[in-house]
Amino acid sequence: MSNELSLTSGRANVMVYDDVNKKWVPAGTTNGFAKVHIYHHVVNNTYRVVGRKLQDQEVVINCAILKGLKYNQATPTFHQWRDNKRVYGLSFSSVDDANSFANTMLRAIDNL
Ligand SMILES: CC(=O)N[C@@H](Cc1ccccc1Cl)C(=O)N1CCC[C@]12C=C[C@@H]1CC[C@@H](C(=O)N3CC[C@@H]4C=C[C@H]5CC[C@H](C(=O)O)N5C(=O)[C@H]43)N1C2=O
Repeated sequence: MSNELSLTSGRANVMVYDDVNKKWVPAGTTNGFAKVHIYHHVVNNTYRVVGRKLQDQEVVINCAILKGLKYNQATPTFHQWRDNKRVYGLSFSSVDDANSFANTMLRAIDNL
């Protein structure tokens, strides 16, 4: 990630929605908090969300932020969005982390 800048990072439990069973499941192998970044590849002007578990650095999310992404702040600490394959949910450890992440996410989307 040397050519990518971390614009923000927050602590969140990363989930994906299980459409079959209609419930949220942990994005990685186990539940638990991750450090979730928004990286900006300055040269390409692309952005992505990358999250690694605090405990063992497992990458639990690595998804592009595409033009027109609808970022839904369902609650002050639970934010979500879709891509063509799945629905992601971030359950933040604090409102401050959630706000900071959301502000950066919305700016990134605006900048695409
Ligand atoms: C039209 C659409 O896709 N709508 C999405 C939300 C959304 C809106 C706009 C842009 C993007 C998105 Cl992802 C939507 O409603 N989704 C996506 C899959 C699951 C869900 C569809 C139905 C359910 C109804 C309740 C809500 C939901 O899942 N919530 C609301 C916030 C709450 C917060 C935390 C998570 C953690 C565990 C808890 C639970 O599932 O028990 N939970 C929830 O219940 C979350 N739901 C959703 O978020």
